[in-house]
Amino acid sequence: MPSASILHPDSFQDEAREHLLVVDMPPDGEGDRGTKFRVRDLKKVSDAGTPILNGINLDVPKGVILGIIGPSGSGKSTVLRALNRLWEPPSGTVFLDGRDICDLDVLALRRKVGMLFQIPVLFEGTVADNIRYGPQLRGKKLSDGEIYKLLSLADLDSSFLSKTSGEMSVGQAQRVALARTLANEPEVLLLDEPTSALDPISTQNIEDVIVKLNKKQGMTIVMVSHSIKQIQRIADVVCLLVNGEIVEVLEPDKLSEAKHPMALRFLQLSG
Ligand SMILES: Nc1ncnc2c1ncn2[C@@H]1O[C@H](COP(=O)(O)OP(=O)(O)OP(=O)(O)O)[C@@H](O)[C@H]1O
Repeated sequence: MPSASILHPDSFQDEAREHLLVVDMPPDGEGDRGTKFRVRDLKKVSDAGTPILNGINLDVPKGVILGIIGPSGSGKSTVLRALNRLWEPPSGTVFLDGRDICDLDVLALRRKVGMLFQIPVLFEGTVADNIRYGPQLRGKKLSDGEIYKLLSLADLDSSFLSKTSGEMSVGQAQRVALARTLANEPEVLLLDEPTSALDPISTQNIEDVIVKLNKKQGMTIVMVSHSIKQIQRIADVVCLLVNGEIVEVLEPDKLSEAKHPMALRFLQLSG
């Protein structure tokens, strides 16, 4: 059976514990899928000297949906943003497919590792302009057919092509932002609470798209969410972050087995 591991912080120093922290993934029939991201000893301290990340060690297996949950201010977005160099750690390393991401061209990295934020930000112009933008930067002109396909991947129909951002709801704009990210043919999607500003129907649309990209294209997805129910609906593995540390790594249906007191309190209050 294929297995994949997500490392607990201490296991970097104490390899002997590693076997305790292996999370068996559902069989996919393709053997060991390998590791997409390897994060080692990631630390961050605020200007005032307060620890923000306290030595994050994490392996993200290829082709999984990893959920990151935890109390506000625990460092979830900071971890996510380190994965495509929206900030660069003074201490620690992030490897993508075995390569230190600081050795990669930053634009090439961000094409491979697309990111979606809580509030969609669209460029001026039409939906088509937005979707064409990324490929154009690398000299590729998308055909109308390719744009339709991207729109349909993001669950939008062709009537959106000529719309501008002012003409769309937040949910529709988020799907356009997703189509624009997909135009870069990313291997990984980083999602920072992508549905927190959306109504339940738009949320479900986005969730469906995320699951489809993962199941049909094998895309690796790392998603921060405040909604435990959402994480349970779509993630394969869940990391619980408290005060800049990963305190639990669990399968979604085993979250109630969390032992860390703060994690337990967070889970209980989140219902
Ligand atoms: N640019 C920054 N300068 C200083 N402190 C920062 C900066 N960005 C974030 N922080 C601090 O780092 C900590 C972690 O922030 P982060 O946004 O990663 O948390 P989070 O878990 O994503 O929170 P939330 O769930 O509220 O979005 C917080 O205490 C925050 O105040």
